Amino acid sequence: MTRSIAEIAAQLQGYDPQALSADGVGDFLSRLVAPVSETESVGVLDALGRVLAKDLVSPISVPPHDNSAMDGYAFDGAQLAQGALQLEVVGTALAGKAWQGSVRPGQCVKIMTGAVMPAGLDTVVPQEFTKTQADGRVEIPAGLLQPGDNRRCKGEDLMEGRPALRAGERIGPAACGLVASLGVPRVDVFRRLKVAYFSTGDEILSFGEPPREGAVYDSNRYTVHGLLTLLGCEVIDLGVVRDEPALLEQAFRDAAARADALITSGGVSVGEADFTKAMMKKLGDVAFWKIAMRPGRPMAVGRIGQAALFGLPGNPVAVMVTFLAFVRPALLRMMGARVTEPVLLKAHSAEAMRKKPGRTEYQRGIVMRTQDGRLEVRTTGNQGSGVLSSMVQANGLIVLHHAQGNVAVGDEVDVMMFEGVI
Ligand SMILES: Nc1nc2c(c(=O)[nH]1)N[C@H]1C(S)=C(S)[C@@H](COP(=O)(O)OP(=O)(O)OC[C@H]3O[C@@H](n4cnc5c(N)ncnc54)[C@H](O)[C@@H]3O)O[C@H]1N2
Ligand code: MOO
Repeated sequence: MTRSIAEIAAQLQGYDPQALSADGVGDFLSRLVAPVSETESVGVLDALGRVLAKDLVSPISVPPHDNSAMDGYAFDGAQLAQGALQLEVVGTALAGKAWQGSVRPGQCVKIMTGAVMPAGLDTVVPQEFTKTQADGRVEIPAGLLQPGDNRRCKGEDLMEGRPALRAGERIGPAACGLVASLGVPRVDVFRRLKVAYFSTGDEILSFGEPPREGAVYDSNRYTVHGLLTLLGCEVIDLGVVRDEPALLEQAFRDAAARADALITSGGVSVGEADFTKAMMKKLGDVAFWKIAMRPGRPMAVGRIGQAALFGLPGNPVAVMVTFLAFVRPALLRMMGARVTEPVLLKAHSAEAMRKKPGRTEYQRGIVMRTQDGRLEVRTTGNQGSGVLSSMVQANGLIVLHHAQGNVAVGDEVDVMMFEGVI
C-alpha cells in the first residue's frame, strides 16, 4: 500500500518539514517505502548479498547423527564415576564408516573426528589424554572428563523441520555455507532493487569536458554508484542532467518508469536558477525538508509515479551522509531486509568537539585502538561538506545525536563504521 506525503505527515506527531529531526526522517521513510513483492530462485553461489524471501526450513538435521568432536576413544561416560578407567578397545569408528557392533562396560571404540558415536556411547576421550597399556587397553585418568564430553549432538547446529534462516536475512558467506550444509542448492530471494541516479547542475562536468571557471567534475555519481553497488542494487546511471525543464522532465519520467527508487543530487536548496525542485513538484508527490543535521540539511523526499524519490543535497559529503543515514535503511527495507539500521560502535573521543543540542552532526572520524587497548576516535581534518578527502581518510562517521551537547576528551561517542555499511 502506498501512502501520500500528506497521509504520512498526518500520522507523525510534530512533523515539521522545515525543522525535521534526523530520527523523524527514519520514521517518515519507513512509512513511505515497502518491500518489493517479486521473488526469484537463485543458486547458493548467486545468493550472496541477496535477501531471503521465505523462511528456509531445514529438510535435515545438521549434524545428522551424534558424532565425535575429537580423535580418541568413545565410551559410556557413566563409568567416569568409578575414577580412572582401563578400557579394552573393541573396534574403530571412522568418519563416514560407523562402528556397528555392541560395546559393553569396560570396553571402548577408537573413534575419529566426525565419526558417528556407536550406540550406547556418549563420551570421547581425546587420544592425547590416554596411555595405552602393554595389553592394549586404554587408560583414562580420573578427573579429566564429564559424561557427554567431546560429543557433538544430532541437530545441535540445525534441527529438521525448524527454520534455519528467517525471511529478511541478508545472505552473507556464513548463510551461504549454512544453506549448502542442508544439501539445499537454491533459495528464494527478493528480486534485485533497481535504483536510478542522476546528478543535476549546469556547473557539473563529465569526463572529457575541459575544466572551466565555476565548474566541477561530477563526483556524486561515482560515490552513489559505489554505495548502491555494494548494497547489491542494480544501478541505472542517467549521468548528469542539465538544468533545463525539458531535459529534467525526460530524466525524471525515464527513471520513474524504469526504477524502484530514484536518487538525485543537487538542486534541493533555495538556489535561484534551479528547475529541479519545480520538476519534482510538477511530476511527483514530494516533500522538501530542512533537516536539523549537519551536513545534509536540505533534502527532497517522496514519490514520482511508483518510484521512491530521494533528492539529496549537492555537496559531496552531504550526499554520502544522507545516503548512509537515510537512503540506505530505506533501500534495505525495499529490498526486504529485516535489519536496516547499522550497528553503532562506542569509541572514546581523542578530542573535544563543540556541539549544539538540537541537531544531529556527523563528523568524519578514524577509529584506532590505543596501546592500552581502548577504541579511540579522532576527526579527519577539514569537515566542510564539499571536502571528500577527509571522507576518504575516515573509517567511520562519528554520530553526535540530536540532544547531545559538547564532547570532552575521553567521552564515549557513537561511530557508524564504514566496514559493514559501505
Ligand atoms: N540560503 C541557503 N543556502 C544554502 C542552504 C540553505 O539552507 N540556505 N543549504 C546549504 C546546504 S546545507 C547545502 S548541502 C547546499 C545544497 O544545495 P543543492 O542541493 O541545491 O546543491 P547545489 O547547489 O546544486 O550544489 C551544492 C554544492 O555541491 C556541488 N555539487 C553538486 N553536485 C555535484 C556533483 N554531482 N559532484 C560534485 N559536486 C557537486 C556544487 O557544485 C555546489 O558546490 O545548499 C547550501 N546553501
Ligand atoms: O547539506 Mo549541506 O552539505 O549540510 O552543507
